[in-house]
Amino acid sequence: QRFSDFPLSKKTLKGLQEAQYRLVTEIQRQTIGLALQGKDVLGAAKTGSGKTLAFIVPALELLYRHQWTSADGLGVLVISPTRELAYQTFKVLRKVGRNHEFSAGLIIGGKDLKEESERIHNINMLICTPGRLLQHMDETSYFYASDLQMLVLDEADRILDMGFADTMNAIIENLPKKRQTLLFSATQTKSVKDLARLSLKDPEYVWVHEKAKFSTPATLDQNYVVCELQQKVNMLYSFLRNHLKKKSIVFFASCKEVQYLFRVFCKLQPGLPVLALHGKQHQMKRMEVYTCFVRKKAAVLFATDIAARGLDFPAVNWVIQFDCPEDANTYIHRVGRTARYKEGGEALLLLLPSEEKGMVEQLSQRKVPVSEIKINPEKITDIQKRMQAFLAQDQELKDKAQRCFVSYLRSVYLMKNKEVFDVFRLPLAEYALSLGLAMAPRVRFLQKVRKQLCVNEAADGTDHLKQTEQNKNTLLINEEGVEKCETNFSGKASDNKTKEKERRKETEECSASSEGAEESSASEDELKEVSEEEEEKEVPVPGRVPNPDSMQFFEDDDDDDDDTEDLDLLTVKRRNVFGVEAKDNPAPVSLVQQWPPVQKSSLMKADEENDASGINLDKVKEILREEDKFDKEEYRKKVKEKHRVICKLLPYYLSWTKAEFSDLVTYQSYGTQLDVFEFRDHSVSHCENGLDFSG
Ligand SMILES: Nc1ncnc2c1ncn2[C@@H]1O[C@H](COP(=O)(O)OP(=O)(O)OP(=O)(O)O)[C@@H](O)[C@H]1O
Repeated sequence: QRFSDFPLSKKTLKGLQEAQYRLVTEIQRQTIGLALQGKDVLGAAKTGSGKTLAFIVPALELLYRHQWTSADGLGVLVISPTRELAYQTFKVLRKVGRNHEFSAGLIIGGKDLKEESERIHNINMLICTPGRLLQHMDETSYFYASDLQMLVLDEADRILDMGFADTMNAIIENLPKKRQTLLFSATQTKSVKDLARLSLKDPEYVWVHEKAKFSTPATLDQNYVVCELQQKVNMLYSFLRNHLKKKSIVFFASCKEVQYLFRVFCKLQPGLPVLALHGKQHQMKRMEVYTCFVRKKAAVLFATDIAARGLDFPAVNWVIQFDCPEDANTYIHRVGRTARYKEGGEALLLLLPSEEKGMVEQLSQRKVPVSEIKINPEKITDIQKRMQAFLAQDQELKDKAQRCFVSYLRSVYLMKNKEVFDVFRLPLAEYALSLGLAMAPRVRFLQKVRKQLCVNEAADGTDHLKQTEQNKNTLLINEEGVEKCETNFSGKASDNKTKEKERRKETEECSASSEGAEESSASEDELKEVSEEEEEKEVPVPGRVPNPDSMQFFEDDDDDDDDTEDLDLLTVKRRNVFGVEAKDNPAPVSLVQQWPPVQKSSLMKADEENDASGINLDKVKEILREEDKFDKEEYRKKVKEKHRVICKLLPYYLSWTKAEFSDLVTYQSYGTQLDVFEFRDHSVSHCENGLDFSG
């Protein structure tokens, strides 16, 4: 079925055609018709199946049919869990809706609330993150949603996982009852159903892959390897050395692991570009990394779960889960970054022996077809000595390694599922060595927990105690910053709420990734991270280099490992994961270039800025600068006009309160900071907040 088979307006069809969208995907086929009839829809479909267009098309049509104008205010509200996803959705909306006259805005925090408030009343289609939206509902007097026609909850499962359930309830209470609601999710959880009960009326359930044998794309090849904790870094290095022409994302449990291993891998020079994406980076840096990775044909991105959901990176060949995901849903979202829209992809999960049983069971219950593969340990390159040498010369890197160590343990400790995650079964001394540390840092929270266990679980906690005893001699060096983890560990999930909070903090997905309100009051830690970011400039890695085409990342790798000479060295029993290039893909480059097959050729010719595969920051900046110039002039005129009025009203000033007067001053100063841009070429206006392109 084609988009043109639906009764769509010419303007929408033209936008779709211009963006090279012609044939509908299954979720689009099943939901667009229902949504056009005005029904509430709960849509669930696998990752990468095209859910974004499934709500953008009906949203545009709804306003078109109501002959909505800018004077009618907010007509469509789309709530996305993260800034990145909101921005990505906004890009698709701009592309497909370019022939309509509605205004569209992106409200994702990171800037002054008041600046946003001044623009919000002009917007017809608003894409936002939940916390910031609620803040506007509470504090912005111009924010009216009383005529809202459609509410879209995108990635509802992720919104709820990030702890926004209460925020969502409060938002929904503030919205008119008479509206259409579309809710999309890649996974069906109980909390998504609860949210659906609250926000949808007699919904049509569209669960595209409900009867499917598997809950992940058929084109995704999924395997897992059981390996000891101390072998994981070696394993990753060996993997990368054998996939120099591939694009991979490696998921880690915590931000500090990403930071350390990113640094150390840059030094190790595996032979392909290494990038890092995590929530402690500034928004602008995150956008740069995103764009850089999108443009690369071969690269590896080290990431936390910030990159796990919704983000549409093109042509990713491999998803490696370096650390075991929290649960099967997280697994599904992570692997969903590859094998998108009919493309193929490979996923490799590294599991510790203690994690294997519980995780594999969970995956099979969720209909995830994952098979074990064995890797010959003798064929793995040992990089421990090289890492030790780096750390011996670089105190800062050593500090990072120590933080990485503690951070990983804390992430394991804070995981809910104690059958899979057991911090006491980890070989701490060996793990420390594998990171290049001479000995394991002292981990205070583990010491406290151990003490607590001695007191509380003398009777039934013998297993844990034994394990703890084994690890006792490895808890040596002091490590700050972990005392916050309280000691009420019981070996079960009794204190889930506190741990959940801690865990969220640890993976820094929630606050750092979404909500500007929290970002504006940056903690000391965050500030430190930022300064660390600055220092990273010195490392010859892609982070801050604006033109990816001019970048060469370790292409001249001449380290003495000769493991690229024979890609078949790393032979596995069932199949050859590490030698896949030599065997499976005689022309790996063309595989990368195929994506997306229909769009590629014409997009090459088209305006690069409209490329579905990424954001051309340079071009965006240029456009924004030009438009900013124009808007500033317009605004200055307005300010002049305002002055004229003020002069007339001067006599009344004397009776003003101090607050009113300071409001006036602030208002005038906005003349130089205006951030609303009219996209005059296609009549869609853009209220850009949070992504500071001017820098
Ligand atoms: N009808 C279509 N024709 C061609 N390409 C499409 C079509 N629909 C979607 N795509 C492409 O498929 C990719 C995945 O789409 P989208 O991001 O909407 O998936 P999703 O279901 O939201 O995934 P996730 O659950 O991971 O967020 C995008 O690159 C998009 O451009």
